[in-house]
Amino acid sequence: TGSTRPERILAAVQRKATKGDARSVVNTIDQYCRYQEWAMNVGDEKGAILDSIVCEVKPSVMLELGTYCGYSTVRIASMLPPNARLLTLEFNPAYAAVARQVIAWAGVEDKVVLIEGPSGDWIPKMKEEFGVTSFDLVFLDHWKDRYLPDTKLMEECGLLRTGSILLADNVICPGTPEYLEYVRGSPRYESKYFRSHLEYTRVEDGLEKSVFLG
Ligand SMILES: O=C(CSCCNC(=O)c1cc(-c2ccc(F)cc2)cc(O)c1O)c1ccc(O)c(O)c1
Ligand SMILES: [Mg+2]
Repeated sequence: TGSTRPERILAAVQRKATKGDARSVVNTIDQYCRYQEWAMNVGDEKGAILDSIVCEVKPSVMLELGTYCGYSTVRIASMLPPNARLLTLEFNPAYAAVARQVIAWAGVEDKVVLIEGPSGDWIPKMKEEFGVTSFDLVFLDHWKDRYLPDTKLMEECGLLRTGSILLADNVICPGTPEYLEYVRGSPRYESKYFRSHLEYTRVEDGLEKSVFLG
């Protein structure tokens, strides 16, 4: 049996990126996915928007839904201060196995807690299992039809506080219509669309930033 795409991305990182240098890992993955084979990382263009929002929010406790190969995990963790924590949730064990190694190669493992399993199961356990009070920033990048149910679940579990920010990838492509309708229509959120492109392509996509008003 041949290798999988995530395994080939990991091989490129271990071959070309400087160990312990998060930016080198990010650049290597972008290079590989732009010129060798496309993969569903948030990418360099939307990644720059993600960076600016992480920089603005300076989260102490952050949640990422959808780790995949760990590209955005490394991108975010490299911008967090030492005592900040990034919890990242991945359903697919094969993706998680690759992500652990990418995160380690980048040298950001001390800031990252990678959790394996379904978001619907883990979100209600965040407080008791990981001592989370609430999330300062949540990056939604997992199954697109889970954005809305998981947002409602985070509200119900008291994981969002006044000022918590949701940042959602792929709101145009593949698209998250029910989620967009909810955050744009709800008086409990202040939403803003950041127009961009689907990673490594000219197809329109964007990020939706929604502030929870409590
Ligand atoms: O894929 C999953 C679900 S998690 C990944 C969610 N992310 C996406 O689906 C995602 C998709 C696209 C995208 C894909 C094809 C296009 F033509 C255009 C866009 C872009 C993104 O930025 C994304 O984040 C999963 C598969 C099998 C399992 O066995 C499992 O466990 C999980
Ligand atoms: Mg995405």
